[in-house]
Amino acid sequence: MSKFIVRGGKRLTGNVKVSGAKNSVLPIIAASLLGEKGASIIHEAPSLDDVMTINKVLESLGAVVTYQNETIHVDAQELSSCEAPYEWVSKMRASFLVMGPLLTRLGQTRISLPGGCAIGTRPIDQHLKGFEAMGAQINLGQGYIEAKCDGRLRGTKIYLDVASVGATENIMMAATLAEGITTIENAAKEPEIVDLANFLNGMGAKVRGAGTGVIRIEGVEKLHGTEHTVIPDRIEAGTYMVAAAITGGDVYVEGAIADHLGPVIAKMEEMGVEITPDENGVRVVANHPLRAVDVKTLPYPGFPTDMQAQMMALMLASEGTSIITETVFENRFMHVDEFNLMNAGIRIEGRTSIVTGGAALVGAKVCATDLRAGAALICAGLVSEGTTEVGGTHHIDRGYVHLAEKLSGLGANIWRLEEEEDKPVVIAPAASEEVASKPKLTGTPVLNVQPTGV
Ligand SMILES: CC(=O)N[C@H]1[C@@H](OP(=O)(O)OP(=O)(O)OC[C@H]2O[C@@H](n3ccc(=O)[nH]c3=O)[C@H](O)[C@@H]2O)O[C@H](CO)[C@@H](O)[C@@H]1O
Ligand SMILES: C=C(OP(=O)(O)O)C(=O)O
Repeated sequence: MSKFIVRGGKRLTGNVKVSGAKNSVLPIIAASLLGEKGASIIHEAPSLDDVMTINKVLESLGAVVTYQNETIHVDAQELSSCEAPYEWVSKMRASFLVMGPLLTRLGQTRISLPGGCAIGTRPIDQHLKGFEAMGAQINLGQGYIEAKCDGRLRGTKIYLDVASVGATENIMMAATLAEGITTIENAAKEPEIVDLANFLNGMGAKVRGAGTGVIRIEGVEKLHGTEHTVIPDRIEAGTYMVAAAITGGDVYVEGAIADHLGPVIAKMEEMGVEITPDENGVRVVANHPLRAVDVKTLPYPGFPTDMQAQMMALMLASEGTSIITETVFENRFMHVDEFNLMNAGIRIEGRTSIVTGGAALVGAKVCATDLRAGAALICAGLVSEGTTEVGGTHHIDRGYVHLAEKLSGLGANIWRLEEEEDKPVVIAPAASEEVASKPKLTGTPVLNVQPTGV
């Protein structure tokens, strides 16, 4: 069991560099399965647990995958299996994105059902509706989905009942090798969809309209490997913007693309944060009391659900009452109970949370209920009195590269403890106390690990 330890009270300043986008690189790695000739090279692939998981999925299918210096090399010319096992899909829902590529390339696939997760039930009916409309026969049973088609999939018009990111991606990938033209209506418009379309087009696909509500894919006979650089992670960027603002800091978020962060920037500006974008990133300055705002999560270009928890942390540090309405996922307020352990006093009413700013936050032992919840609790810890311990680090590792290192590079008092299960660790004991055991430490600042009597 490992945890992040945060001591509040430091103003963040300096430069932080954003890594490649998790939500781009995962579908792009899945898409590399479509390359029947030559390998794909994917640059700016963040070293996240999710990336390692999807690489394992590809290896289990027979692809040869190497990862070095944030570059992934995928040779999928020879595939030996069409089955994505429970072992990997249960670890990460995005593994399900191999279904479209496998079905269209091999004519059959068997994938473990992804199931729900901490933020909701997360059905996959729209993915399956798309595949069926393209001529696939789908069978469900014993925790697996089997899909097959006679010959190639057939292009057709598919209207998505919800603008699902994953369904848009899965269907788009399946359509690249289908016979004829596929049109996806009410498609998701996220920047990650555009990044995937660019990757597919680099492989020889014919995808048009990505980033709009209607995507048109003309199927081709074969695709080949390509070289691609993943876009910067807008959610990681937004998280550092919140971390800067909550501490009244002055931080340059290098690599942040302001165009991808429209609603986050708009809401933070409404709160009184000064945001200055340039061609290489975004500068965030917050040196006066912040104002309350109301936020409703929506599909892109609306306010991202993946920034909801971090925004809630920022609202806690503002003056007045803010309201957050979560419309994308049915159960994405699990972090509220954890915030309340820090004296936040947030109330939930159905799909709305009422956040009264200005409460004096106090450090506590809390747990990341999902990866954004974890990041948000750390942001709150940055301005809490005393020490906050954030457990559930496996969630945070899914989506943040070197979080403690990046924040401590900005001056935050944060580090990570890797704790062996049978050896308890005493956090910040009184000066006279002995540390119960020596934990393995990673991250900086190591100096803070000394008993300080805080
Ligand atoms: C790896 C990745 O890119 N993950 C992102 C992706 O997840 P993901 O692709 O899973 O999210 P979706 O856009 O599919 O889900 C949005 C909503 O649609 C519903 N739905 C989805 C599919 C379906 O077949 N039927 C259905 O009803 C979901 O339950 C949810 O309520 O987009 C989410 C919404 O921006 C983000 O929070 C995730 O970080
Ligand atoms: C919910 C998220 O991711 P995933 O869809 O991979 O669970 C997220 O990135 O916040």
